[in-house]
This record gives sequence, C-alpha cells and structure tokens, in this order.
Amino acid sequence: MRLGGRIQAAAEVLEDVIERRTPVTMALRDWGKAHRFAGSKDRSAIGNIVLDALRRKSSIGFRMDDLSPRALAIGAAVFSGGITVEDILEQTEGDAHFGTPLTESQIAKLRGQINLETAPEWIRADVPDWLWPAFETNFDEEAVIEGEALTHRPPLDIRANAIKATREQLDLPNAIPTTISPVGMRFAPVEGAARHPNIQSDPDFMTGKFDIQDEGSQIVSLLVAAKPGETILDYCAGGGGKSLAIAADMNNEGAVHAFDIDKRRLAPTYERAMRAGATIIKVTQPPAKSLNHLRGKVDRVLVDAPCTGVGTWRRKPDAKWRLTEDALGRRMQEQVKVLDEAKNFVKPGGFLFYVTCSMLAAENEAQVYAFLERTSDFTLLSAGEVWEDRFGTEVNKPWSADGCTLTLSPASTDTDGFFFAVMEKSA
Ligand SMILES: C[S@@+](CC[C@H](N)C(=O)[O-])C[C@H]1O[C@@H](n2cnc3c(N)ncnc32)[C@H](O)[C@@H]1O
Repeated sequence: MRLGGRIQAAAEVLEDVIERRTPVTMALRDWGKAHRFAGSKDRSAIGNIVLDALRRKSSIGFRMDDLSPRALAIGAAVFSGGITVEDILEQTEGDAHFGTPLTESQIAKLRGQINLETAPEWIRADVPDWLWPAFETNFDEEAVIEGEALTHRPPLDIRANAIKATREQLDLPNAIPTTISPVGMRFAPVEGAARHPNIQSDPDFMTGKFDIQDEGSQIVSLLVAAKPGETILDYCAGGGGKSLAIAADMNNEGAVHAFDIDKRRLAPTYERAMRAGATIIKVTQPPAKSLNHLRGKVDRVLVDAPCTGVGTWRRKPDAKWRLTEDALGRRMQEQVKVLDEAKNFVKPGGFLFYVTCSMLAAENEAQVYAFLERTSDFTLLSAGEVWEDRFGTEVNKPWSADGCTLTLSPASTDTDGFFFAVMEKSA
C-alpha cells in the first residue's frame, strides 16, 4: 500500500473507534480481516497512525480545526508520525485510495498555522475536559507536562527472570538496560511506521528467561520488597505479572499466593509460572473463602486494585476517551471493597501495599486516606524511604503529592503511570 491508502485506512479504523465505539484492537483486527491483501508493514503503519491519533485526539483536532477521523489520521501522520506535508503531497498525487487531495486550508494547518500554545490546557495535555480539574489538582503546575507525556508512544519493556537469567545473559539486540529496575531491558518507542520486534517468539521468552512487563510494573513489584521465605498474597493477581516478578525477587523461596476474583484473568498465571520456573506461586481460584487459611498470617499483601488505567493511556489510548464518570465511580467502589477484604490477610506487623495504574487522586491517595480513617490498626509508611532503600538516590524520583505515597508516570520516571502506598499493620 502507498501512503495515501494507509492514511485513508487509518481514517476508516478511527471512524469505527470514535463513531461506533469499537475498541481499537478490535477495529484494527476487523480492518485487517477485511483487507487481507495488506502486508505486515502496512498493518503496523496503519496501527501507528490510529494509535497516535487517539493519543493526541484533542490537540490534533485543535491544530487541524477538525475532529473528523480523516483530519485526525492526516494530523497524526504529520504531527506524530514524522511524515511531512511534502511527503503527503508528493506521494498522494493522483492516488484514488487517498480520496480528496489535501485542501489549501489543511496544508496551512499541517504547516502549523494554528499554535497549540493558544489552546486550553486540557487540550494541550490531551486529557478529557471532564477529568482536567482532577488532573490539575493532582499535578498542579506539572499537569500539562504529565498529560502530554501520556501521549507519547510507549517503549517495550521486558523483565529478566532472575530465577533463570540475569539481564546481562539475555541476547536482545537493540534493547538497553532500564534505569530504575535492575532486572529490566527496554526497546525504545518505535518511530514512524516501524513496530517492536516480536519477542514472544524469542527462545529466551519461550523458556521463561524473560517476560514482558512495563518497568513501572517491575518497580512496584520490587517495592513490595518481599524477602526469601516470606508468605505473600497478590490479592488482585490478574494474569500474574506482579506475582511472577515478586517470586523472582524472593529467589523462588517462600510462597506467593496469586488470587483474583475473576478466574479467566487468573488463568494464564499457571502457564506463566511454569514457564518461569516460579514454583512458589500458588494460584488460588475464587471464591475468596478458599483463602481463609491465610487470614492474619501473610507477611505482605499486595492490592493491585482495579482502576481506570489512566497510567496506561500510552498503550491503550482509546480508553482515555471511553472513560466516564460512572466508570470511575464503579472502580472507586471496587477499590474500597478490595482494600477492606485484603487487609484481613495481613499478619500483625505485616504490610499492606496499595497499587493502581491510575494517576487520579480519587483512586489513589484518597482511597488510602479513607481506608486509614475507617481502619484503626494500619499506619501509612513513607514509600519514599522504601524507594531509596531499593533504588538509591541517583535514579529519577517519582511524583509524590503528599511526601508519603508515590506516583510513577511517563513524565517523572519514564514508565507507565502507577501509584504506590505501603501501610503497616500494628503488631
Ligand atoms: C489492575 S488488575 C490486576 C493486574 C495484575 N496484578 C497484573 O500485574 O497483571 C485488577 C484485578 O483486580 C481484580 N479484582 C477486582 N475486584 C476484586 C476483588 N473483590 N477481589 C479480588 N480481585 C478483584 C480484577 O479481576 C483484576 O484482574
């Protein structure tokens, strides 16, 4: 396919996502099925334009003075994808697949006629307007920087599985060591139409020497600071990503109980633990009463709570525009529930960790403070001290709204957004 066909295809996929509210992965898959002639390079080029357009929907719409799927696709190709107006003019001349040629007005806008600096802050930050007050309250003068950093293409991070290999032993050309996690390697964000290597077919992946995990997720798992021989409960384990990281950090000695209310989400954990050789992971299927034998006995309980996923907007940009106040409210209710359930497993003198991949105070600090209000036997500890114990003082520090909890973000730590708090149960 030529450039014009790719841009037009991206516009069709965007129409499906924006106007019919189809999830972007499904819309791209459906397009691929209906256009089997398109090669893998075309698919990745189209995917990049679509995802870039969704990451920067507001700011591209402002700069193009047009929020239509076609304007967003053209704008994304130029403002994010490294394609010049001249490229488009030259390569689409007489190309029926591109549809209507660029107008004079579009050309002027693509050349920067409209200054983004004149836009309201929520547009410059590409944060939905209804969420902007919450974002501003949390990040104050950094709010635009934090929002804008969530519009960049993400890197691809892997975690060396210490049970089987160090990161130095992995053969991953083009990956560089992550700067905070001592077990991570990073493939830089792709440029233009490129895509990340398919590392799932790498022999070291298939034999469990590494797993795919964002550095932020690695970091919060390391901040649990689990010691070999301890008993850990990962109460919202999902597919087991953090259980695996914790088991490796414990040198595969002790026990990591992986539980999730949703057994379909938990299912991949069996196979992943086997591949990683993480024999200390014990998967417990719902209902939660199967965990009764652990009540009051666990050294460290991790609550990786269900949340809006604001911190993952770089990877799932359609979620940004799909999010509603109702959905946020539902997640907040679930967060109260998981904290109140999980706390019962912590032994006296043990620790409760509250983690989300959100960057909204309502799901983060506010949940922790409300929990401490209604629970008398937990004390909030300084997560900053845990951070320094683990990572020292030289690396990029996360944001902290209160000096006690931590918020990792693309802008502060060059990771996905994550919130981390640690509470100790009185002895
Ligand atoms: C953010 S995801 C966890 C991701 C996972 N820890 C990982 O690292 O891949 C939140 C999980 O909480 C689970 N969950 C929601 N309510 C729950 C509850 N009451 N008890 C246990 N798990 C719950 C959801 O099913 C979901 O898998």
